[in-house]
Amino acid sequence: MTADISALDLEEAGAVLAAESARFASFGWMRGTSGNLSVVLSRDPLRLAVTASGHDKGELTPADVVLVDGGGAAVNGGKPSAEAELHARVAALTGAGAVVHVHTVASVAMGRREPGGIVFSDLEMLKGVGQPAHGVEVTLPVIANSQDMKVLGDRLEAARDPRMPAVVVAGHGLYVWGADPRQARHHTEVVEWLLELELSQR
Ligand SMILES: CSCCC(=O)C(=O)COP(=O)(O)O
Ligand SMILES: [Zn+2]
Repeated sequence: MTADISALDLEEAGAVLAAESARFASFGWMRGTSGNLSVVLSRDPLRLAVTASGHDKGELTPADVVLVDGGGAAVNGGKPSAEAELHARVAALTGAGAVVHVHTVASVAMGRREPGGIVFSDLEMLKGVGQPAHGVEVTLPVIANSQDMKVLGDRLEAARDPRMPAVVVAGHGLYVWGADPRQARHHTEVVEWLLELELSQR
């Protein structure tokens, strides 16, 4: 929605995340109450606006957002996403300004088929994650799921490939990040397109 994320206050961030969330939900990527989104509001100290836990992500309002610290803990009350700590970890690790987590069928199906990582090459769509269309193999890492966000964060840190702003969490879904919510959305749509393509060919 805006590239100037640092200018957002919490309510504005909530409006951005509600709109982004409604879009992903309309694609069927946040069924039930699945998925969560965040945007970085400040770097030092690290503060993020994260979607509130347990809501239907297709029905969020600007108020359904919680301010969290670098450990994913609520700063002023509210119940942040159960995965807020991982959002904060991704933001700190990658420098991303926004993080998207969706539960897509393609990410879970491909994570099962390629538990060592999903390799893409010779696809124009790779330009959408900043890679050349030809001449490189780009791997989307797959990490094992955990209910412990510290463990998940350690796995993501160990497995992530700086050329791919995303990881698949096996049996769970997809994490994607970008400089701001708009770029994180574009990366999400590109990575999901790549996953759907691979799935359709197997
Ligand atoms: C059926 S959703 C299970 C929890 C989950 O994986 C998720 O993405 C949503 O959790 P939140 O706390 O952000 O609502
Ligand atoms: Zn999830």
